[in-house]
Amino acid sequence: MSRLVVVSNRIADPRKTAAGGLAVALAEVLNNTGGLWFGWSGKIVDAAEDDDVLFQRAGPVTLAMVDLSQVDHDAFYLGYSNGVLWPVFHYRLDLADFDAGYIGGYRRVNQLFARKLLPLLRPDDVIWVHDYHLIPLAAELRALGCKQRIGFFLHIPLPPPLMLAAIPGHDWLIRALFAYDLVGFQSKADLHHFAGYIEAEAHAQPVDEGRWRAFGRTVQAGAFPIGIDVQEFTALANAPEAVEMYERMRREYSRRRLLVGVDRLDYSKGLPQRMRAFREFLTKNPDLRSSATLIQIASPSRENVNAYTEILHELESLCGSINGNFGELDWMPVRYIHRTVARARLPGLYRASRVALVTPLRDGMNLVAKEFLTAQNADDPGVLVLSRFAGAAEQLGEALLVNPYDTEGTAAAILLALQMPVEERRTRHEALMQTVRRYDVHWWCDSFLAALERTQAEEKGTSWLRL
Ligand SMILES: O=P(O)(O)OC[C@H]1O[C@H](O[C@H]2O[C@H](CO)[C@@H](O)[C@H](O)[C@H]2O)[C@H](O)[C@@H](O)[C@@H]1O
Ligand SMILES: O=c1ccn([C@@H]2O[C@H](COP(=O)(O)OP(=O)(O)O)[C@@H](O)[C@H]2O)c(=O)[nH]1
Repeated sequence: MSRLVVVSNRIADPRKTAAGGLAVALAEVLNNTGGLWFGWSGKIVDAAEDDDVLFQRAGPVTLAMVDLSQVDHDAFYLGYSNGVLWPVFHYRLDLADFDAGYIGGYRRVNQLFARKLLPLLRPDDVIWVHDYHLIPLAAELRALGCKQRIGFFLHIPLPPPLMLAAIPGHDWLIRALFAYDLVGFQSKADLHHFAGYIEAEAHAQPVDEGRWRAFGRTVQAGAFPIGIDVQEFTALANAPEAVEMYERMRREYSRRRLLVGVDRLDYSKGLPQRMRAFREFLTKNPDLRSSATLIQIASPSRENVNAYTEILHELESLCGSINGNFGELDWMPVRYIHRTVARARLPGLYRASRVALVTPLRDGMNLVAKEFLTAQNADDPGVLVLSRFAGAAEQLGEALLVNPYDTEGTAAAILLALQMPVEERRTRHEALMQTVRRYDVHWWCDSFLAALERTQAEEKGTSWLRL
């Protein structure tokens, strides 16, 4: 059997829990399949001379990690990945920092990854590269003679073609995707944008279902919505830590209904818009005020990128003003927690909550939505209020779908969710759980790898795609 080699910027010990959907999902996949997980160690070193690969055994998985120099980290991770690609791919051209010259660092780190990974590869390995940090990795590997099958999965949205075309060098970036055998997206909408872009900008010719030819190469593309490990999460929900958390929350909030939000503190997650909608709900429903509390966990993320500092201040100020204006001596409407909460404690919090607010302005998928549903008591489940702009909305149509930019509409959905009768909550929850169970993380991994296996082998060792 082929060995699975997973490559991503962020890696984590799969035996421990991590914040951030990519690391959570890949840890679950690799715990099952075993294999090699190659990525950034998370360490920044003074200079690039110390670029040995560090190995660590983690159960069935071998972690292979490289350090990054400060200069490379700043240009590759903070700069090009999170200062250019992240905002544009989340439809935020206004936040992109195009002119800062980060591209050199992005290419350098992709070349470094290719150089360090190549000697570790076996001839029948299957390589699975993840996310926007590593779009040119296959082209760099091919340039060094790598002939193995390589798949790519984009965890974040792909914007409409004309938005993508605003990136200087967008043609270079998308051309690099043609060095992969299979390119996977979270949703049909993302796949549609990819097809639109390559047909309009690269004059790609459709070959057959999900296959296009351009740059003298054929690429297969598809939608593979990521899921969670339902069994693992159910076990986590029944473990002592989660049960204790559930009981503590129920005791603490016995007279109130809880609403919960769990997000990285990212402008894509729509946190200020969510707070405004909650404020609108409090304004419009004075009789319900002291019976609802919103617990918002906002785990720190990418704090050295300017746009993230700004969102932090905006959110703190909104939470402060809501509590100041509406709070009572014995009730605060918002509990804002700017820390990462251990994943093992989240199921208890989810289960104790009547409503989850998952209202990103854009999101590749959003695993919190699926975790919330899985943690519910099926006899008395909570209600998911979900942004129609999360990848998850394509699958989870029985949630209360909202437009997060529409403050009044979202406030009305909060009211509906808090007052929804138990029969309707059960019906919706059952339908939603069927999807969550069916399209779990194992389905995601198996269907992607099976599609990669089916791709037709082409000659890949040539210099046809030297970037
Ligand atoms: O690694 P970080 O910079 O700390 O960021 C954490 C991860 O954020 C993004 O996650 C995405 O992947 C999830 C799983 O597919 C998906 O549900 C979510 O919608 C995405 O935002 C990012 O894509 C990852 O690379 C980061 O590791
Ligand atoms: O304080 C926190 C915040 C988030 N998470 C986990 O991080 C992941 C977030 O993934 P999601 O797809 O929702 O969003 P991302 O952060 O990847 O954009 C989920 O598994 C959460 O349970 C966590 O363990 N602790």
